[in-house]
Amino acid sequence: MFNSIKSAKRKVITFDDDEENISSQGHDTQSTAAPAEQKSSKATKTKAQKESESSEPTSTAESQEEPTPSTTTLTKKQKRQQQHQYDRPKKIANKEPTTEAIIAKAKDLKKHREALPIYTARDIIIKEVKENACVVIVGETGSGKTTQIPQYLLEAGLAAHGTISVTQPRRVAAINLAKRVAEEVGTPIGQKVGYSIRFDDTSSKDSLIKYMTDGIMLRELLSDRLLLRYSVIILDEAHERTLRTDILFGMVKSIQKKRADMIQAGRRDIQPLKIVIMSATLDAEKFSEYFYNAKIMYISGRMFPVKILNTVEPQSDYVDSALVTAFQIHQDEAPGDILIFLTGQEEIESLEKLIEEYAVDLPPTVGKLIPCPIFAAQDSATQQKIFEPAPHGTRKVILATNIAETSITIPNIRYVVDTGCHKSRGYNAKIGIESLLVEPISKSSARQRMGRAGREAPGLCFRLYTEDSFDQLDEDSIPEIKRCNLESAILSLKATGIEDPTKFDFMDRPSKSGLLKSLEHLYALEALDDTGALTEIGKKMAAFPVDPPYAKVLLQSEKMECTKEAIEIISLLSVDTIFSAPSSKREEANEARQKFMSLDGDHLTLLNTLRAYESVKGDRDWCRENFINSRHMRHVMDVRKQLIEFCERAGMDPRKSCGHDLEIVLKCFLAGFFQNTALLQPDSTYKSILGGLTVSIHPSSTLFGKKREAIMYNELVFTTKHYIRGVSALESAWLSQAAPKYFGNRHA
Ligand SMILES: Nc1ncnc2c1ncn2[C@@H]1O[C@H](COP(=O)(O)OP(=O)(O)OP(=O)(O)O)[C@@H](O)[C@H]1O
Repeated sequence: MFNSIKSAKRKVITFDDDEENISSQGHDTQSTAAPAEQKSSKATKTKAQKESESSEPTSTAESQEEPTPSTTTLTKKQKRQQQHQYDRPKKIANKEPTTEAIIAKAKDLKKHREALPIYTARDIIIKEVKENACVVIVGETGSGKTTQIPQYLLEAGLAAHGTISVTQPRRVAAINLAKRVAEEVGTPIGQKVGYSIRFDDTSSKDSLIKYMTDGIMLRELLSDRLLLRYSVIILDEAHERTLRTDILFGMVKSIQKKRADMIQAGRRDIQPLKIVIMSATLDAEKFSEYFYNAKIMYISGRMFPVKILNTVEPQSDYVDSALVTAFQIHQDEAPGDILIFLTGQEEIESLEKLIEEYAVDLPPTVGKLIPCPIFAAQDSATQQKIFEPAPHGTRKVILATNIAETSITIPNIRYVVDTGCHKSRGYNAKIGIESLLVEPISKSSARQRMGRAGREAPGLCFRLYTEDSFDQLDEDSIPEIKRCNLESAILSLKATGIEDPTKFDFMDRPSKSGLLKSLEHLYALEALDDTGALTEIGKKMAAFPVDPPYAKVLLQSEKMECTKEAIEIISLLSVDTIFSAPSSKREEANEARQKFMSLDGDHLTLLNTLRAYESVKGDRDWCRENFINSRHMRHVMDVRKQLIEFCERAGMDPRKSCGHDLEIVLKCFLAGFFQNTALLQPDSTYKSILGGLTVSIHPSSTLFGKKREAIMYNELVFTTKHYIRGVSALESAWLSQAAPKYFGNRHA
């Protein structure tokens, strides 16, 4: 089948073409495939994965946006042409549409709106929301919940006393839903319909519908404890059960009660708050019970059917299988773009390179296949690229993590390739270690992924696992609150007046040990006092849009007079890596990096790189020559700008610099990261001070293979072993100075 594809990849994947396997109306009761075999996929890595975990010094994220020569046979010119062709539609898309064009588009979309399955339930939805304080709405993916319900409520006058807010777990969804709904409403984005995500707020005081991330809503709670600017809060994708959404459940529930009590007590200036919970899973009873036995409404049907195809055999290497399937689709199937779900940035970037490599050998009669990556570490502007149309005669293949799994409609996607895996974050509260493991997805995720193929036309979903495997998947994944670090959440709760987070009305209670561990760490960071009350430092920390240890570093930097450097390093750490290291050029990339290398480790190496980048004014050629990812650097500069503004608002001087005395910067970071420290052992390994774990410096670190008496790190993640990233050298004497409370009763 793949005559034109290199012989090593001449392989065909057989899918189970079961006609009955079409999911369209009502819920997906199919017995589709599941990755039981992919439980073992932790052990079966692709070549690219193995390479990235090899002990050679390499960056963890090998992203490269410029036409960096690689192992492919594409010439630089060909790559540039690809890049150019792909960039072209953006200019068109960026043109501001005229008012007439906006109105005409809204008229056009009206027909589409009325054809959505949810339209027949419009009146009853309005009636139920008007009559009830809380409503749970369950609808199949694509039925129209997220785009239509806010508009129905707006049309019914429910925005008369406040904005209708719709929370989303992901910023890419918040942006694109707002854009779409603004089009349907017929006003430019930022007027009637806006969005608000961290570092980007297009909403205005006139916005009647506002899409926002759940994190932004939590932040708004700090300044508006009763969320008085909102009349309706729609918590979307409730089934995802992210940590923030779970916290919001409890917060909005108590706010609704407080507002009702105030009204009862005669406060005529207060309006009631309506809560709508939207979920794509049938298991809505739990939400209903939690929200005082709220009414559940089921909306059946979706726009278009999606046919599910499972592999007949388990696949041992899903990246390889995804590659083959993408080319099978490209050669055999009708036009339409492809969306492949993978587990993370490295996997995405290695598949991107493979697709580019093999696409060169496609016969001239077959159009180009253009890979287009999307993952969380990208900045929003880069993420938006997946929504741009592919040039005529070509096919786009989007390589995504589960960031593209829910809520979004990517135009022209007809084919979904589901590897059945994702990276799942776990947290061991006892020792305070996070883990990031490739694991099988849940059935509910598999359905969401499939749903991306049937948004604009009938689609096909290729599951790279067997039907039996699907049957063995869990129905839903475990709520994040039960498996992640709770510090940020607890700080938010405390800052919004919840004095005892252990008594908070959680829908699913986190483990007691997890809660206590977080409280203990916040106390060590001086965010809480001996009685567990929020300190002044804690209040300030909660207002920063970064995790508590970073917020502590920023506050400490004021005392140590190195705020400029602290802001810069935190911005640099906000992307996965600023370095690019294509596998074919690893040696050259490492050599280039030596120029910026600080013997003290990664923090100061990053700072040196930023200084050099600024000295050439971010020149792209310089970035390419020095294997710096200029796209990520631009994002770093953007975050820096935002952090400067935050510091100014907090009354700090963001320009305060320690000059050449950079040791002070490391001491400053230690004030936030004293728990992330390890000491060199006689056998040359490092043992973490917290938990006594043997930890390994990640190959991407400048201190990889080096011995220092004590080290500090930003991240400790268990993948194949306990890896630490963002590592710098310390003197052990600094430890007790950095956190006397913490090290007082421990041996440092
Ligand atoms: N940005 C967009 N471009 C084109 N069509 C869109 C866009 N957003 C939504 N649609 C259309 O509207 C339909 C309903 O989308 P909506 O997001 O409201 O569904 P949903 O029920 O909330 O799905 P999900 O559970 O996946 O979020 C889609 O199937 C698609 O046809």
